Amino acid sequence: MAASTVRAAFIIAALGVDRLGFASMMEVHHLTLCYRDRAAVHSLSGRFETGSHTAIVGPNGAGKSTLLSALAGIKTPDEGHIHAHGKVAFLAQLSTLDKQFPLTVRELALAGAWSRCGPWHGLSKQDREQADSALEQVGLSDFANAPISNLSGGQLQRARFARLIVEDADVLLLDEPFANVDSNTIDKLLEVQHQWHRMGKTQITVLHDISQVRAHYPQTLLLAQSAIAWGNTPEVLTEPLLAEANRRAQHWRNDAAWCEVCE
Ligand SMILES: Nc1ncnc2c1ncn2[C@@H]1O[C@H](COP(=O)(O)OP(=O)(O)OP(=O)(O)O)[C@@H](O)[C@H]1O
Repeated sequence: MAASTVRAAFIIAALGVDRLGFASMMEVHHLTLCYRDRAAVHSLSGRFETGSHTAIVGPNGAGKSTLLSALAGIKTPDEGHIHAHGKVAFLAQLSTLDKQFPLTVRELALAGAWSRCGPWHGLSKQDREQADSALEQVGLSDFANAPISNLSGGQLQRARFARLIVEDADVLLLDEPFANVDSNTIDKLLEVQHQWHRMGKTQITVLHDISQVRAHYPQTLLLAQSAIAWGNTPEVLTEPLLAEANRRAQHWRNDAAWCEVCE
């Protein structure tokens, strides 16, 4: 083997392939996720390619949040499996955060560095500079020393995005990041997502606003317990496929199917 090939292999091993951007993707195989004897997600297979920017859409109860929590490693598959390559960061729905937690806005942004250094190690000057730059990027520099309890819902979401910027993961999972957020904040956070896209990060975002998805997300998974369609957004978000997702939702609302795997 040529010396240059050995050297390249050594660098790849030392840095990890994910850092080089070869494999920060997520793949699911026959994934079934249950609550008691009902499947929220049933036999889903597919792949979120490295650097893809995918929206997950579907009617209420389609299994979108359940899928995201399984991709984040919070919910265990009842059947099938998930292959995740690269460091994964998860932004849960805003309503899950306790605003009374005694943290300043800067400390919340700095929490993104804990995944690198662990909670018991000191934060470096570089971490602090990164947190300040992330707060500037989301337009929150003036609030850096304020307690998070002083923030509005939209400002808090900006601070949580600053945490994600500092975390610098390869795969980002975002559950309804724009719910109850005004249009200025949505524009700012979409800008951050576009920048992550240019950086080659893999993003998977649960959304409800179909026009937003058409405008900003190149790939879409249309979910209604299983995949109705998964691919390029214009081919997925067609009237017949959206109608099919709604038809399935009507069916499980009227007659939720018992699932053999979940039993
Ligand atoms: N903790 C839970 N216990 C029992 N059933 C649950 C639980 N969480 C979700 N479910 C059920 O699983 C199904 C999928 O829920 P999920 O929250 O994943 O859907 P969703 O597509 O994110 O919905 P929405 O658009 O309303 O947020 C629903 O039928 C829901 O009632």
